[in-house]
Amino acid sequence: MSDQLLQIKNLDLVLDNKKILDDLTLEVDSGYVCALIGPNGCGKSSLAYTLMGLEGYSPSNGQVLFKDEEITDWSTQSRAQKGMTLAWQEPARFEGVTVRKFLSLGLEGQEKEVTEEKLQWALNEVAINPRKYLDRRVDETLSGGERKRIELASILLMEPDLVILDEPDSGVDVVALNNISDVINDFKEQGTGVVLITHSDEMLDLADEAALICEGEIIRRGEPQRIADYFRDDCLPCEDTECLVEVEDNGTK
Ligand SMILES: Nc1ncnc2c1ncn2[C@@H]1O[C@H](COP(=O)(O)OP(=O)(O)OP(=O)(O)O)[C@@H](O)[C@H]1O
Repeated sequence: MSDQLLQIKNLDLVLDNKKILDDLTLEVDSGYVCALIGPNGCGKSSLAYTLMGLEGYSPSNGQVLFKDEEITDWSTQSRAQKGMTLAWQEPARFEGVTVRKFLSLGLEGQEKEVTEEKLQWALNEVAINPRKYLDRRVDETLSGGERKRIELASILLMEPDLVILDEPDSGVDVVALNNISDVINDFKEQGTGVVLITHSDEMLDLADEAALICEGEIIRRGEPQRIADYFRDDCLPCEDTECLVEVEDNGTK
């Protein structure tokens, strides 16, 4: 038995004959926030999709263990039932259902009671006024930022064991950004493990650890601001593969 909630072991992913994830190993504990940072196209979202078992994202090598069970070949639905959730960079629209129904849908099959009080609490956490929004429809009349925040409220209510947040701060305003920080702290308090994909320093401050990904490989892990400084000062502008070679030569990988 391991006390790690999520264990990713030597994961390789190939898409269109291109190696997207390369021998990637990472662990995430309950109530722990692990930030994934790195340049555009380095493989962060692909890792999220692979962890969730989305179609087309089957690793060619390696293992994913969740709550001590190997789930590498499991369907997305089975992973979700076991307590793993992904909040998308571009959240899905459940066209037509009310926000109230949308929030309750995420709890179907769970024993948790959906009280009016809880629905209101979750919306308030993401700075959405329940009085104005609970009976609105989830459709194109909601802005991208509103949809994103409502989706986060829905995940908060689910109390998953692990949540993967793919750029939760993108497209939201400054006020909502503070609320998203609060939501991440709520997840921590619930004991939810968080994989946080981000480009933002504010979000990074909430993380217990950061992993820097380059070309599908984790090249550094450690204290978030230290890893962010390394990324900013030593990686950018990227000198292509030379930096990787240097890191490996120094034995500091
Ligand atoms: N289905 C696919 N087929 C082929 N290549 C893909 C596919 N999906 C993603 N890629 C490529 O995989 C690489 C990693 O993409 P990914 O979206 O995971 O990067 P990212 O780190 O999340 O980037 P960003 O910071 O821009 O969101 C990119 O080079 C992308 O073009």
